[in-house]
Amino acid sequence: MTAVEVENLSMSYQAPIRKGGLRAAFRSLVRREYKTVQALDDVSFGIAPGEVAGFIGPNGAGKTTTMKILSGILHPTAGRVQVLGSVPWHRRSPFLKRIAFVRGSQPVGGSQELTVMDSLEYQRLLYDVPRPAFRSTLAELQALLELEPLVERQLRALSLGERMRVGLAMALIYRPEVLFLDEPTIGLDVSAASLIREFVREYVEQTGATVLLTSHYMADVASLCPRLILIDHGHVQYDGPLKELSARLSPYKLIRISTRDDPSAFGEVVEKSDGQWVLRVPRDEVAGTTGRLLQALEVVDLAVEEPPLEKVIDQAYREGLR
Ligand SMILES: Nc1ncnc2c1ncn2[C@@H]1O[C@H](COP(=O)(O)OP(=O)(O)OP(=O)(O)O)[C@@H](O)[C@H]1O
Repeated sequence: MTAVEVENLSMSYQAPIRKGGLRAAFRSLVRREYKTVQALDDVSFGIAPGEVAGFIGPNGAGKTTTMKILSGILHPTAGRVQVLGSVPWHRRSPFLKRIAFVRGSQPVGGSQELTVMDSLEYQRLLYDVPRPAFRSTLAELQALLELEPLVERQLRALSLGERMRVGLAMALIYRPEVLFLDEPTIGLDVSAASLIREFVREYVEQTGATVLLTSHYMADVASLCPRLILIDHGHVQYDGPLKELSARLSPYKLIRISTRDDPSAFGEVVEKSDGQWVLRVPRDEVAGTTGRLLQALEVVDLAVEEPPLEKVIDQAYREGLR
């Protein structure tokens, strides 16, 4: 059983174009010209119930387009999609009550004059949430998202971080089983982003929800997503464990050691400060080198690390996957 099933999905947009200048502007009023933009080209993947998958790729790769299709906002040009056994773009009400699509760039829609509590009440009516369930879910969300001080405030008076917390509460008040989270931490400071991450983790643990998450912040991906789907120019470039991507792209690991001796004979020194060293060592030599280091030097502390995820992903974007 898969919660999300995507087969040979393609999507092209007709984007209006016109040359610069006044004359071209007038001409475009009479006859518009369009260019086809292939946003997705033969994309396939599946997500199991309860799985949290990171969906990453450079700007314009096709992530938001995919999420819009999966949540029923867009109709694709070709392909087959099933989310919880339904075709999303049929937009059947029972289906829409089981999923949520939250965008960090616009977390709360609707009337900005309403208070947070009124907006949550509105969601309760819209999604037909029984009052007792509403009350208990609200209590949980209030605690996890620190909503207490916000409930009487108008939506338009919320800061970016507060809007995201409220946006998540509005999307989750009906306890959806599948979450599409598009850049949930965009623009947030370090502690606000970490609160959101912690919240997503708790929600998944408590409810067993399935999550597809896009983010340009590798901290989100590294801490939440054991699995990564990497998309570029509308094609899936990689789909598998986060760890394997590092192994595939970087033939090295890092040995971080604390010693008063000089370990530079054991590997390439990439960092050095105050008795702390970081050595770059070929993956298949890590065990041997570690053993020799411990024998030859007076080592206070030693840890073997994967290269930073930012570097691995940057390399994947720039050079592609071999
Ligand atoms: N409404 C639209 N009309 C025309 N082209 C569009 C439209 N929406 C998206 N595109 C194009 O489709 C491609 C994929 O866009 P999409 O927004 O899915 O990328 P993304 O991976 O979410 O990017 P980002 O990380 O910048 O948010 C881009 O080339 C984009 O310009």
